[in-house]
Amino acid sequence: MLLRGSITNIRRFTMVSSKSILSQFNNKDLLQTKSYVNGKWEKSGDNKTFTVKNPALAGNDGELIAEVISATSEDFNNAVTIATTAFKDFKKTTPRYRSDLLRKLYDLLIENQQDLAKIIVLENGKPLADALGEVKYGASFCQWFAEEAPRIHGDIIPSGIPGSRILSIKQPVGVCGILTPWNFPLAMITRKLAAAIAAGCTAVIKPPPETPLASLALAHLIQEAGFPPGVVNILPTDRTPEIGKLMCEHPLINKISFTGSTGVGKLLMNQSSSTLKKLSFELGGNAPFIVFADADIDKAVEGAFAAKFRSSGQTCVCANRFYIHESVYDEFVENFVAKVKKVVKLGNGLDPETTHGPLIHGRSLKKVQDHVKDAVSKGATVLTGGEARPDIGQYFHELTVLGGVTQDMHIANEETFGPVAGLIKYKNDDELIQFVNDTSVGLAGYFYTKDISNLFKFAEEINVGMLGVNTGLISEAALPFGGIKESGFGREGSKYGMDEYMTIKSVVIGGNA
Ligand SMILES: NC(=O)c1ccc[n+]([C@@H]2O[C@H](COP(=O)([O-])OP(=O)(O)OC[C@H]3O[C@@H](n4cnc5c(N)ncnc54)[C@H](O)[C@@H]3O)[C@@H](O)[C@H]2O)c1
Ligand SMILES: O=CCCC(=O)O
Repeated sequence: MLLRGSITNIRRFTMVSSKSILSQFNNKDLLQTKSYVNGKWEKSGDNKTFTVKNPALAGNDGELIAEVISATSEDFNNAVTIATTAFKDFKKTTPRYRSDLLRKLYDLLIENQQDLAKIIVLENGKPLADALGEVKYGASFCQWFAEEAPRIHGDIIPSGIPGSRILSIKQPVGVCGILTPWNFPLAMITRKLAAAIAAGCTAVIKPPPETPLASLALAHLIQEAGFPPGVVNILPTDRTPEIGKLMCEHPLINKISFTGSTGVGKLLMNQSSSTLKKLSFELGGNAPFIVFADADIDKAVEGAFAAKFRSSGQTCVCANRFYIHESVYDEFVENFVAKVKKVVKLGNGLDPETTHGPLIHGRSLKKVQDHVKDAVSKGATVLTGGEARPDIGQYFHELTVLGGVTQDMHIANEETFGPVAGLIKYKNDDELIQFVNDTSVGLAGYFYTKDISNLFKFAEEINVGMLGVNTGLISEAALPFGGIKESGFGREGSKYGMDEYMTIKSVVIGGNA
């Protein structure tokens, strides 16, 4: 049944998780269940809905969070037409105007951070502190691109033709199709959208079916911030493959930005070939984490914990395989396992004591279990964890450390996207580089060393888009975020992020002799 009034929505939203959550919301208008199109809330063309569930409560009473409309192909076609019309005026707005819109949105995100974080906890499962971190991270892209918008500069280029000058100007690419994943329900949208808006583009956004509520809360704040109708359109749907194809093939969409798996990225790239769209894809990784013989082991342990277990291992930059020099292997293992045993409390993200939440769905849990099983069958040892925790909830898995991992195990070759650290002992630099680069993807990597000569040698040798040296946390708005190889292309955030949403036009002016 389609829910119509916002009051009904709020009751529905909270009734099923816990009554106390309702009383904690300061801004109940954040709870929306319809599409945001042309500045208005719209139902689905065929009245269908889908349910959003709390992964921490999977299979229990109270797992249902909300019933959200499922936008149809016709709804998306309509939104694209609206975004195309809105683009005609929006592309002519001044960068300062767009900067002010983004600044206002930043302020509203920060003002509403507590409520937004609770929405993220409910639909994604991450602990409240992580969700608060995500809201600030997401808001920081609005702040960053508010600052970048007024600095879009072209060039005047000397020409080889006498009397000519070349002028290059940067222009917004047009209507952007934005497809985002569930692991950062808010920040993966703002990282793309804020750059698009700063450039003068309009957008049609398909949030993931697992976590549409944060995106609809964002839509409400976009409305509050005074964005012109039609500039940002956000449509929840569970018809993912159908809508993904529609967006990639749509002749009025000029750009697709996607974050998700490499497999889906390849499909979307194929689908986009018929219209040769501008693309930026941020896909899967298989991040190595290296501990050199001279590393500060205490700091490496802290960094490894952060790089591996943030969001229970469900970020694209999470460390996936650990290479530890044989001379420090035992010391690192002892300290790392002790740290995991000491700090972890699995549970519902709204419980202040919870340090780690569930996996997002059964498929993710199964992949984690398969990787553990495969590694153990090939000789790895479970040093801590190793088991699913159905006693806590259907999708919970212990933070797990495996010792004696080797290159032939699945965990060394494919992204687990879950809370398992596989530790590999290496002997020398040549072997290390061969292991580290023996993968089809290249998103992030990490290493710990005190030797400055290691820094340049390995920063240049390791085939990834982003490296953390003596740190396990790299993400921020200033970082050019993106990968190489099958981890995708394009950079988000940073001074380069807006280039993904602009084209360069060259104007040759003759008669200047
Ligand atoms: N890079 C990232 O931040 C990121 C985020 C989520 C998942 N992943 C990867 O995905 C794997 C599993 O997660 P998943 O099962 O949700 O991944 P997935 O690739 O199936 O989905 C990722 C996102 O793509 C969307 N999607 C899926 N099929 C699509 C299609 N045909 N057209 C358009 N969009 C489509 C999904 O709604 C989701 O939001 C993980 O192991 C990880 O490798 C990566
Ligand atoms: O998972 C993808 C994004 C992770 C991050 O921005 O740190």
